[in-house]
Amino acid sequence: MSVVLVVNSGSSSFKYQLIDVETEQVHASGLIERIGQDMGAVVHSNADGKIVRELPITDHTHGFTVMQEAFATLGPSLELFPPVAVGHRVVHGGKRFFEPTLVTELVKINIADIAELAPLHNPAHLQGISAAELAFPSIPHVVVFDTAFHRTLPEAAWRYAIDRELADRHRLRRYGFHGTSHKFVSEATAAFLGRPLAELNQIVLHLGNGASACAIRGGESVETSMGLTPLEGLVMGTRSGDLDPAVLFQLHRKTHMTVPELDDLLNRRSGILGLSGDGDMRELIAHAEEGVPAAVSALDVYVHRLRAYIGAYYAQLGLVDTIVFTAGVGENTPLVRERALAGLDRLGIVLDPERNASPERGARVISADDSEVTVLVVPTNEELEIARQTLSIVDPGATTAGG
Ligand SMILES: Nc1ncnc2c1ncn2[C@@H]1O[C@H](COP(=O)(O)OP(=O)(O)O)[C@@H](O)[C@H]1O
Ligand SMILES: CC(=O)OP(=O)(O)O
Ligand SMILES: [Mg+2]
Repeated sequence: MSVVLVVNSGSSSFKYQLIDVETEQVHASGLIERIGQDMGAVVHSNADGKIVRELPITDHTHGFTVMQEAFATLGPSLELFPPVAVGHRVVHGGKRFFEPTLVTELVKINIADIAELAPLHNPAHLQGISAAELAFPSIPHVVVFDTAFHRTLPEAAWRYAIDRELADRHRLRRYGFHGTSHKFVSEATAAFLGRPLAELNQIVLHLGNGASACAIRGGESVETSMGLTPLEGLVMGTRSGDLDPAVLFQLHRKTHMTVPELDDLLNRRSGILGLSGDGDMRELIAHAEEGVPAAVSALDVYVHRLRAYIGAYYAQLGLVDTIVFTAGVGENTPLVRERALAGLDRLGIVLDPERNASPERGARVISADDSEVTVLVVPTNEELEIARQTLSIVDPGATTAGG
């Protein structure tokens, strides 16, 4: 059997998918949310339908019981499709974890040790892992890290230009995130084009709520826009991305905001939300099209930063074969893609307006036939990648459709 339960847990919610890695079929997927609040909710879907239920969910352990009940109610039965392992997304692996790893007590202690570098993500993952272990005590649990794919970053890319000794003592460096997505999408792009991954120089733009760019040479990450934490780089839904660190000193001097308040400001109340009130790209574009000045400006800032990164990564790679858009915004927003690449024909980048505007789903080329750089939209599938990597260590002999 090659069925894996994939879990992506946050502090008050978790998402799950039951995936057959061999056939790439998703047997069921769902979301448990508002854990610990007065009223929680479960949404569970399979090929036959969907259930939505509201009920108080006390903690993650209770959440897994609710999930198991949803499987029992709507199906499929976990007895008929028993997962051979649970694969957990973990955002930060620090310098310790570069491979999918079997969960042990020591591994959990190490993830907790790195938690200070990913306060939004790692503590929540640990809650999810412990609860899942109670719910599925007899199968292995595996952690797959967002940082792992960026193990190949050269020192020039990962090192911050600050006091070397201080930086090394406190593990202050750029780690990079969304690696599971950048790996999946760059491999899927090579497969789609029928070209060897080893020969391609790619720029992958993962534009979701969190957003990051990655320069990939021959399948290896050589530069990426997120840093010590998933805050650096592009403008995101609620995160600022790059800014002069002196903004923080000045805010502290002027408003006496504390470190937790500044953290909240930059991670949760900035980005397109902070600029316009719209954290969701669909709403931002609707308001920009109506001419709401803050929305127009927010979209300008978003696109301006994106273009700057594309230019920078073009220069880092020297020669670019593909530019690939992925995740919620990247896959669904022709306007952002068009504005990100407009007027770059001297760099060999020419979009085909009709291909770009097409609502088609699935991997597709959106550049013109005479564009030297092939521009594509390739849907990401982090859950499938986590399931593959999980199976690869619990059953190294298993075959998978994607490699
Ligand atoms: N059809 C769509 N058109 C425009 N934007 C979309 C569409 N679907 C999703 N998005 C945008 O994608 C973003 C969420 O991306 P997603 O990859 O789902 O996020 P997450 O990082 O939470 O996984 C939101 O800004 C949302 O507005
Ligand atoms: C690392 C990160 O930013 O993840 P997400 O996009 O899921 O928030
Ligand atoms: Mg995502």
